[in-house]
Amino acid sequence: MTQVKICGLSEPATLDAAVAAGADYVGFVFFAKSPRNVSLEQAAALAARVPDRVGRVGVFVDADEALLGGAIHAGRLTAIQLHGADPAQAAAARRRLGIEVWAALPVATRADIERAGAFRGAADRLLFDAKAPKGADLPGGNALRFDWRLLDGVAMTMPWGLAGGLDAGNVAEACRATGAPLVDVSSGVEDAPGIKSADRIRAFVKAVRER
Ligand SMILES: O=C(O)c1ccccc1N[C@@H]1O[C@H](COP(=O)(O)O)[C@@H](O)[C@H]1O
Repeated sequence: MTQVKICGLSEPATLDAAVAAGADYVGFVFFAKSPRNVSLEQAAALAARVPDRVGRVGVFVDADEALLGGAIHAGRLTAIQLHGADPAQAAAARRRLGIEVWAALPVATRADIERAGAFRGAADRLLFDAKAPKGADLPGGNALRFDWRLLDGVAMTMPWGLAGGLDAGNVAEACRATGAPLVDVSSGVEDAPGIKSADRIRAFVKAVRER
């Protein structure tokens, strides 16, 4: 079964909606520039509402060790999703923190996909996400998708997931086209940047489950 991660949750009501809809993972963003950023206090309050069967993923951009450690504790995180990390940084974080590491791999060309092999043994999961345009404030969470055909014929040698510009209207096609074992969404279940919609979350999970 395709796993679903609903990312960028910052309010109890939409977090509860994601859990009730059957999300496998919920994500909390720890990046001050993001409209989805949560404080450690918010993360702790949100995480307390999440049953153990649902994974809790913290999203970080070039984060320092103090933030990572504080967030793992406050958010009862089961994994950290690193944006901007190279394989050596991912491996070092994994070793030091003893937590599952997801490495976000920004994709625009086939050459980007070919970087995937370097993360084998360094991260626990790769997340293929659309490369942000030059000068963008955020490396992810931009509602942009990449050309899924770039994944055609790629032999995946480690767990992976698909992110970037997914929504209830395109996720079934994305699953069919790529065979992704996990899909990850943030903007596509929002009414506006940072404002999650319980209806859109339910529609997204339903679209994945009923495809
Ligand atoms: O969502 C954010 O604000 C964010 C900030 C910094 C790094 C990553 C971020 N989001 C992640 O980007 C992908 C794709 O998001 P979208 O569905 O295209 O909006 C996803 O993994 C988010 O968790």
